[in-house]
Amino acid sequence: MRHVTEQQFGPVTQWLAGMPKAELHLHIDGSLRAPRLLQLAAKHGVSLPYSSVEEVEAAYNFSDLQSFLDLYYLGASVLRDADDFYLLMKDYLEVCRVQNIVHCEIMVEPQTYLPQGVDLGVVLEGFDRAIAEAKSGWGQSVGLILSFLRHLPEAECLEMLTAADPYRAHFCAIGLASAERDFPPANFQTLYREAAKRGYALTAHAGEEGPPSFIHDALQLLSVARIDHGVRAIEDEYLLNQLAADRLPLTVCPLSNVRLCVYDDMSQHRILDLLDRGLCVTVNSDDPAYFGGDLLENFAALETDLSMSKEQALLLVRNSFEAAFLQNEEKNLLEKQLQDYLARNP
Ligand SMILES: Nc1ncnc2[nH]cnc12
Ligand SMILES: [Zn+2]
Repeated sequence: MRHVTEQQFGPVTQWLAGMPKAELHLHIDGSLRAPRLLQLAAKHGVSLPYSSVEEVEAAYNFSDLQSFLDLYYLGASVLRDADDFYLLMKDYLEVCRVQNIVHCEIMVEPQTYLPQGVDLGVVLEGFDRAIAEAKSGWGQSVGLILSFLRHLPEAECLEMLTAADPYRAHFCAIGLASAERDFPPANFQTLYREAAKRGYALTAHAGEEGPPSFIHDALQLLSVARIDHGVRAIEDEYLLNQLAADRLPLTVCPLSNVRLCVYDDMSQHRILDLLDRGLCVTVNSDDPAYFGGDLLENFAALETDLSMSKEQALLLVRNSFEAAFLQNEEKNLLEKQLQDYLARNP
């Protein structure tokens, strides 16, 4: 697997490297890298079909979303105790520190751990420890998104929503992930109504593999304030105009879209067209351990393959501040950090 190093970055990405940024679409299980995966599998005696980092990474060759999800859930099955979740979160927050991702919103999927008998309290105990260290260590800002698995029945999602009630303060929002095509937003209307009653902000994956009508339905039936992916909006002119007029954010994940064959290659990606049409699109890494790059590598791909300009890059960063599930005062602080950086690095 190729990891772009800083020396290989073009001038726009080098400028972005030190810039304060936000990442809004990151599955914490998707940040579990091969060495940590193998370490935890050995610790818990979980047998996996690979025994070296090279073998793990050779398996990351996907034909669609489902072929990825099969490996993703297998990988997450090695996470068993609070120390594992601590290490998982610590590893990702270290990436935030190195890449100047000053604010991140992280999807946590507790239903993934239920087959292993792991309770949400154990998960959050580990995450809390890592987040507290990053906050006190370098002022990291973190939001957690309680993300549901749409291949499971809505009744099970509702049970998890209730089980999460004692931990309500840990989460800023709910989300909806996993296999999209056969599991439309319409199936989850009660879940979203119940989450809204509890005061969660609302987001959902839509229009990644699923049709533009799923984006429309996530907006109309689930009342989401943000769409994860949403790239297939490009197929529906009316929807595009609506998303632009409402500044309804899309958390786009370029490397993910290529690795999961939504696009044949990065030159086909339409993110900059969406940006130029006035949509509030943002750049994110989705599952960086599986898709060959963190946030900065996603920006680097846009520079290399789509000739992203400095102006476009800055707009993408500002969009992520606008789209964050933060109070206005917190967004103003992010903008202030950005202004300070731009004064030093015009
Ligand atoms: N790209 C993706 N789409 C849907 N569910 C996911 N879970 C982790 N990554 C995902
Ligand atoms: Zn995702």
